[in-house]
Amino acid sequence: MLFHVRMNVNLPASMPLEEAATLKQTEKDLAQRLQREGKWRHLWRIAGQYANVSIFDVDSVDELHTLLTSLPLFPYMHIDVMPLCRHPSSVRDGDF
Ligand SMILES: O=C(O)C[C@H]1C=CC(=O)O1
Repeated sequence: MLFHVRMNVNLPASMPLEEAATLKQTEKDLAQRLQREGKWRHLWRIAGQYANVSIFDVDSVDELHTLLTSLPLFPYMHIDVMPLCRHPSSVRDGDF
């Protein structure tokens, strides 16, 4: 199942820089592991924003929820999820 996910990150200004740096590194390590595993298929920065657009390929809504809520930055993100299905006019075979 494919999901379009938008994540807007909003770290509190009061967060110590070192704590923020550790959180970002832990997030990066997990994000890269999930990409290598094929779960996090696309990760794009939205230009000019501390936000991303991602495509997740997971087995269920529950798996997506578990994955998103396990992200170290989850407490500081606003997340919007859109489930995707195949467009009848698409020329792709579903593997993108
Ligand atoms: O930077 C972000 O967009 C938030 C988050 C998503 C991947 C990652 O490494 O951090």
